[in-house]
Amino acid sequence: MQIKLSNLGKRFNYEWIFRNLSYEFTTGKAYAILGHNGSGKSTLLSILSGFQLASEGKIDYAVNGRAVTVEELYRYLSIAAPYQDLLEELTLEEMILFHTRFKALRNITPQQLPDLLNLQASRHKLVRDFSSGMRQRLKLGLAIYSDTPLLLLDEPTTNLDQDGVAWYLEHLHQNRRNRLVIIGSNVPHEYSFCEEQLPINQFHYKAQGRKKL
Ligand SMILES: Nc1ncnc2c1ncn2[C@@H]1O[C@H](COP(=O)(O)OP(=O)(O)OP(=O)(O)O)[C@@H](O)[C@H]1O
Repeated sequence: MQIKLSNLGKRFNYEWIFRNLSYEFTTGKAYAILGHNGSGKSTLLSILSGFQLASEGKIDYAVNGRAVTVEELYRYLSIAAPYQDLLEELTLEEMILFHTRFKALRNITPQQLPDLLNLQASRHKLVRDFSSGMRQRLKLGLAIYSDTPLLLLDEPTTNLDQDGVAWYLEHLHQNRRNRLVIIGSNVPHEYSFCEEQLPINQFHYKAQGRKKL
């Protein structure tokens, strides 16, 4: 999987969030998009996922050398993000089965996933009754264990305790081979293993004087 950004820019109303962003993401590596609160990490991840449009510039996606349109991207992508909804009325088992109707899992059956999430005791619990840490583990588990070449994680350890953080690092490590992993974060323990770092504030744009910050 390759993603090439050419002079990408995003603005909301009159405010440019970033501009002139040219960069290339390549499979097999993990990338950290870094920056302070409000710097544009989630906005960039959301644009990379095809959920939001850029205001200017271009993104080219390719899988095994074949160009992929943004409309086809969902087939190759899994994502875990704070703004992502879960299906509250389903039990854990039902939620996993629902998910696998759209995305196959990587070398495991849906029945094995609750054990891998350390949520075996909650198989029949409704998702709406999950704690915030359990919800985060479920989001991460569905993304990490989906059989997709592109994995986008926004603030992956939000709401996780120390064991949860260790769980995230272990399971991501086991499932990142031959994938492109992109993490939006400002917490070092979430991204310290990433080979590449992209500080989004390098692409901030100041209207007065029309200069990069
Ligand atoms: N839909 C929107 N309409 C207007 N402004 C928006 C919208 N979404 C985001 N913004 C603005 O874009 C900027 C970047 O927000 P974003 O959520 O991408 O930052 P972030 O780096 O992910 O922050 P955090 O670390 O707090 O999650 C902020 O100034 C935010 O207010």
